[in-house]
Amino acid sequence: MKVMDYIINEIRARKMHMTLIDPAKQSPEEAAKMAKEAYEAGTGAIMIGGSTDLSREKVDETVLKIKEAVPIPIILFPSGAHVISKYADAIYFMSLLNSNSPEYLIRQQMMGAPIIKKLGIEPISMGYIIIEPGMTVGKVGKAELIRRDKPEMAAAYALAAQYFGMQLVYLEAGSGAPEPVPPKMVKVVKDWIDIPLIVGGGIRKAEDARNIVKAGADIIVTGTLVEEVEDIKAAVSEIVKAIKV
Ligand SMILES: CC(C)=CCC/C(C)=C/CC/C(C)=C/CC/C(C)=C/COP(=O)(O)OP(=O)(O)O
Ligand SMILES: O=P(O)(O)OC[C@@H](O)CO
Ligand SMILES: [Mg+2]
Repeated sequence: MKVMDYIINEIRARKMHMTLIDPAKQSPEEAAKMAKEAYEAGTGAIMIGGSTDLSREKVDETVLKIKEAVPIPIILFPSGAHVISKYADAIYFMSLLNSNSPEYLIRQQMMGAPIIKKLGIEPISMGYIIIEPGMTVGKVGKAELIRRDKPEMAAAYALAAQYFGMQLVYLEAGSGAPEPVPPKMVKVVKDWIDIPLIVGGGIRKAEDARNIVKAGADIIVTGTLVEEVEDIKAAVSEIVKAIKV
């Protein structure tokens, strides 16, 4: 089954949680252990990516180890065409819609497209929109950050993504953001679009996760959480339970 079909089936039944693992931050073995605990806690897919400091070799090794450890899809969340691993099940074929640089709007995608075709990875097109504070990825991606009090601006970008025929929209506050995307903004965006909505960045508390899915997010992503907590299974379980609304 295609990964996108799996995602659509999942979100038809329930809200979904995905775990982001940055291969730069630990060994492939440790990454696999983290993925396994998150899977056992109910995460629905593993996303692989980091905004800086990544090599294809490290991504390959990490994907391979995670693949041995969990049966759920492994989806690349690429910072550029240089990290495309042939071992992944799918790749978010994303454009950073509010970037000021053609590099992240279309150039990395132009360089990545032939690689993806050759390797036979499933591309899942996604409009990626970065909201304040944006953190590292906001800077690296040269994003003109969406103000937290301008939900209509985020919604307009999201609708543009839908009209481009993109399959998903991702609202990103930035990895490790002190506050996640405001639920009010999630609601306005969801009201404007018909395609599935992913929200990530700064989600640590079960309550925040619940408020974001209640506002209309179909999928929530946590990354930093699994890097920081001692008991990954307990922490992810709490989030997964909280989004059963
Ligand atoms: C589709 C292809 C081939 C490329 C897309 C290239 C684009 C648009 C990239 C967007 C900008 C960018 C640098 C995205 C990185 C996404 C990402 C993995 C962010 C967060 O990762 P973390 O590792 O948690 O970030 P930190 O390193 O900041 O913690
Ligand atoms: O690391 P956190 O803050 O959970 O963010 C996850 C993801 O949205 C980053 O791209
Ligand atoms: Mg991070």
